[in-house]
Amino acid sequence: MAEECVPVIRYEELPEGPVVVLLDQTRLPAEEAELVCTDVPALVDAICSLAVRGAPVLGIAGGYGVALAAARGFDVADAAEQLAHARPTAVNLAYGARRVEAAYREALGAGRGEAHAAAQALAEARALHREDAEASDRMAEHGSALLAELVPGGGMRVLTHCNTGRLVSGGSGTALAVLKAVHRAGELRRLWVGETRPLLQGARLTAYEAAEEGMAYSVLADGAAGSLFAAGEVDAVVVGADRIAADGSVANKVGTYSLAVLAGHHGVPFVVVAPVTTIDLDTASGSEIEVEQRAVYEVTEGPWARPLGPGAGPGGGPGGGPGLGPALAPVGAHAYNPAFDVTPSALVTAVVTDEGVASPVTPEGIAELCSTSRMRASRSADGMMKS
Ligand SMILES: CSC[C@@H](O)[C@@H](O)C(=O)COP(=O)(O)O
Repeated sequence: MAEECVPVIRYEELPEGPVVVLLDQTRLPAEEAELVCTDVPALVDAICSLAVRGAPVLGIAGGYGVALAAARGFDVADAAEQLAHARPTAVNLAYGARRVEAAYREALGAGRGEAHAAAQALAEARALHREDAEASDRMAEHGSALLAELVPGGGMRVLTHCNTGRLVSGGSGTALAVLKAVHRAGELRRLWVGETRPLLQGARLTAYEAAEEGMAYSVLADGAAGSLFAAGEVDAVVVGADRIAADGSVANKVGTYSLAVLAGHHGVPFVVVAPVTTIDLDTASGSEIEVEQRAVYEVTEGPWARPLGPGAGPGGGPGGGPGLGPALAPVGAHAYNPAFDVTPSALVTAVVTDEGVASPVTPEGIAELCSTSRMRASRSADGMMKS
């Protein structure tokens, strides 16, 4: 099914020069429009406005962005820096940018010139893209096997949050890839899709992917989750992650922590699915994870709003005006708009990755997931994870 879809991201070498082409996720589900980025500032804008979003594909975007800078003769170190810092929470973004920058620098150091180094940078970005697609398949395999154990008898009703499918990945995704596998095995009775205020990645994007897959799904307002648990309608919660700290704390889309508390209270398994590239062993604990604070107008005007002028960007002033969206709150209303929250490992039943499963979620289990040869190889470049 995904084969017929507009690709989420691609690098193209056009006669007029290379470009990074994105499926513009701000316009979904209404239309499948593409956004063509010819330079790094355009790609950084696309990342900040969430035209491309979700941890794994942000890593791919970071990698292609550095390759684009190299191919167009821009300052590669500056490009990697801009991309790595475009958004702070999803560790994959810095990982992708730094990994491709390291490949470029290594090739340049070998003395075969700029063109060769640019070609090596692109090859590394393409490898990252391919590896991410393969990781989706392995997560789907590990995660669906785990769910079959956690929810015996099949016919499961699973609640998810935000969007974690093909739109966040080089392949079929993370948490939603697992749920697509469960669906294809005929074991998914209902997918509960949290709308995910304020930008509605659940209602706009997960529902769009669930419809593509022919899954039985229902969108619910975030505030309705509690009564859904109370009614006994949730057999498992399966979500993604933007960064997993060494202690197993999970940063994910805001609202995830509330779902974990509800799951714990109701004795429902709470499963996190992410590639090992989302684990950040350099971040010791959840309290060290930087949580992105976004513009007030996203809450006061909603996802239809567009940034316009000073104060409209992340951390901007009172809303009800700058984004040109319908008023959801009085003009001048203040808002609290963290993009993510952090769930402690004690509330997480299992972390599923492409390298296996950690359950219970302990620092040792998390370290073990990262100890494979693939991880050692992909993280060998100096200083790649830290900018
Ligand atoms: C697969 S990334 C983890 C997701 O659950 C979610 O937090 C996410 O998509 C990231 O949020 P976004 O702000 O849309 O980039």
